[in-house]
Amino acid sequence: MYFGVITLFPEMIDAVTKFGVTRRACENGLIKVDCINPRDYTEDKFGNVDDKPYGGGPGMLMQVQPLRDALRVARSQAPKDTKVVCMSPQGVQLNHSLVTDIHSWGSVILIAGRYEGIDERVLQKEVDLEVSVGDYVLSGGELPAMCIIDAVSRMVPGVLGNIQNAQEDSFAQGLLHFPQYTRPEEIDGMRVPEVLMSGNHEKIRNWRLQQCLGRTYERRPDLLKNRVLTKLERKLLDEYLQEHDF
Ligand SMILES: c1cc(-c2cnc[nH]2)ccn1
Repeated sequence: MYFGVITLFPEMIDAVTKFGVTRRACENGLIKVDCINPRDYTEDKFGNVDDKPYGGGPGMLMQVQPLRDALRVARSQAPKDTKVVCMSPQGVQLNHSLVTDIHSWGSVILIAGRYEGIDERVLQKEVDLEVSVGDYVLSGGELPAMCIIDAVSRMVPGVLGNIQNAQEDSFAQGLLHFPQYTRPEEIDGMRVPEVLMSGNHEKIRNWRLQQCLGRTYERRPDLLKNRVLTKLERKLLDEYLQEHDF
């Protein structure tokens, strides 16, 4: 999987290339992350990449020319026809389905804007998709870009090793994850649920599915709205709701 990142702060991207499973993925050649800095492509002798917004208003905007030229370099380094995604609060919400789509592309160029945003003409002419990681404004697009790099990389075969993370399974099913416990069995008067120490794998599987369904019902009912429950799922959820006095 190829990631090209257009960013004024390439050092920030070290957070994914120099730590954890994504670092190992880079070292193993399973993913490649290239950073291209628009400041290296300014035609302005002062190295400016931003300017005031027409029509007035606070802050500065990233100008077309440095971004367009940085994108040209990024495209030259990326596989042919790599899609361009701009990280933006005006974008579509990132979710498991979109992460899966981006993984299926095999490569992506991510624009991590700074300042108050980027000139609309870049979005019109160069960008295939705007993506948001939530309804809030950040100081730049680098953290959202790294969310995409991390989430998409985890889908690349070999990145998670041969232990498929159950976290993936639950979100793949459109449910929140079940609660997890590790040693000790009891701490501060709180015990691990007995079923998890029963050794009964069917009971454990059903308990976990019930917890996924119950938690999703409580915290993200929107995820259940369009979900057709199986008979077992309906039974488990009804039990959960009774036990929790819903
Ligand atoms: C994606 C990008 C952003 C963002 C980019 N620049 C300021 N905020 C916020 C949320 N999701």
